Amino acid sequence: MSARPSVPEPSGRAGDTPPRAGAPARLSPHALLSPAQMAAADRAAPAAGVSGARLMAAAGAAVAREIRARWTPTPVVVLCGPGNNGGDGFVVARLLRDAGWPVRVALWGGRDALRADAARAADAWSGPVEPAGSGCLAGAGLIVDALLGAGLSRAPDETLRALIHAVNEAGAPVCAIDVPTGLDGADGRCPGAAVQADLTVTFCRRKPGHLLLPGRALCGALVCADIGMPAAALERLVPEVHANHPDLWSDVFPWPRADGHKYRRGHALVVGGDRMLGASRLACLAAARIGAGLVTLATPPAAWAIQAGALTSVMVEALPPDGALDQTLADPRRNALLIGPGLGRAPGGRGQVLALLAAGRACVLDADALSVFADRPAALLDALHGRCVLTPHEGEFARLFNPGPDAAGTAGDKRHRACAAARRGGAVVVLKGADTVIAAPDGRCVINDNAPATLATAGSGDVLAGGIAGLLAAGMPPFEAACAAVWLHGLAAGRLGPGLLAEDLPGALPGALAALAGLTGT
Ligand SMILES: NC(=O)C1=CN([C@@H]2O[C@H](COP(=O)(O)OP(=O)(O)OC[C@H]3O[C@@H](n4cnc5c(N)ncnc54)[C@H](OP(=O)(O)O)[C@@H]3O)[C@@H](O)[C@H]2O)[C@@H](O)CC1
Ligand SMILES: [K+]
Repeated sequence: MSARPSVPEPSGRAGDTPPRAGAPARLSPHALLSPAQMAAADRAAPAAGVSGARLMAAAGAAVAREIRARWTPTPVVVLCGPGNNGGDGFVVARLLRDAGWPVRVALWGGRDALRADAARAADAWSGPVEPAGSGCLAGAGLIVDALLGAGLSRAPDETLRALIHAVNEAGAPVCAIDVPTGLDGADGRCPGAAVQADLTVTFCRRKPGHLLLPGRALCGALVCADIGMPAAALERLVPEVHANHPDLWSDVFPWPRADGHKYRRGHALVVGGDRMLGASRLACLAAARIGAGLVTLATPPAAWAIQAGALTSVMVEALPPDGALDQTLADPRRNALLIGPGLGRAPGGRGQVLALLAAGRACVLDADALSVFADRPAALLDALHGRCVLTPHEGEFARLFNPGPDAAGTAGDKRHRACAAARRGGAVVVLKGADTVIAAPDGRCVINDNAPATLATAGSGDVLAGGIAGLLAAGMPPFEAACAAVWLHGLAAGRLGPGLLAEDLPGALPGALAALAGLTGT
């Protein structure tokens, strides 16, 4: 077998071309469509001049092409289900056999259940069709999962679960068509059991379930193939969520201007605590590296000497013993505020958070700045305003948004929980994780997919919070600043590779910024 699939590569390219006069607007390549939206596009395609059969032929051809690009000929078992996903499987089987691969087809369900395009694709397969069961996988060098597509209508029943387990235990690589069977393309969840794929080939646009965990991990490498879906079939779709990409925010990225001045690039104020001093330093360095013109760390007097000795370009000032912030906030040029990294749970923390919020400036709340409100979330949520960004991980999120039966973020998948929380707080919510979701109170939502596993390390959240504060200081709007900082954070980590420590990240930001500049032609 040749090299295994490795790099996820959505087919969408950066930079949409503007539509010609009279032509339908082009849906962003970063739009994530729900299975229901994709099905609507499917239904609309014939009226726009592209038949379902043509789409199925293109889908099957794309899957066969991706398989042949990754594996050398090997005995293939194509598992086909009762719908159009199964129809795609029959097309793949025919194309691989025509290319000289040994191919067997196993059908889950009766031949009579196949309808329309899927039935015609099955008719075009002239080889034998076995019943799908664990026995049919013997000798497979590659399994093609064409059992179910993205619109999982219910949890797999016992027989399907047994088949899924057999696929996962067969020891052969798996190429899933559209989604690994059992994964819900809408939300990345798998109620029951799901195929673990090495490669997933989806069509037209990705779905949220391809990016959200556990779905992302089940897909293996992800390819989104262009199958010639007509733009007119997509024009009525309003995507609710996008994959994070500079196309979404590069137009407001605050690159330093030739006629610039450090105060024009903003002044980030980080309020630190007297424990975990490194956390606030990481945040300060990230804020400075990502674009703030000045950064000040306001610190309890006991920590001043240590912090001042450890920082050079970042200014360090001592707060009064009671932690009052009026003096440090007196300078209105301190236009972006951050509190949380290294704050600790000391009693004065709540008052400091509320004082920063009362200043009405752009403000990032992270870590303990959120947790100190665990017993009275409403006191925080009611004080938030539209220029706030909250950066909870799942634990901090649960403490704020899940404390009671009428809580904002209790139910649903990660995307819906983040969106509900952003609406409740009237602020941007960055719900962190390997599949970070960024949600705005106006309903915009982005899922990030460039974070390597190495980012799960102490201090990386402090760097992210500082990065967002730095971009806010430099003038970026809150939602875009959050998306950009999350993306740069992931890129910087990816460039560092294994062995990453959080203290490496601020130093890796210039390289990530240079890559961003190259990508956006800045
Ligand atoms: N979009 C595009 O651009 C293109 C899409 N194409 C392809 O079409 C695929 C979507 O096709 P599709 O709508 O027929 O869905 P698919 O999953 O094959 O079958 C549905 C059947 O499964 C059943 N079923 C569901 N859950 C079940 C469960 N848990 N356990 C048991 N059964 C379950 C469900 O049963 P029901 O709920 O109706 O009882 C129904 O009978 C898509 O994934 C892609 O591969 C390309 O061909 C062309 C371009
Ligand atoms: K599938």
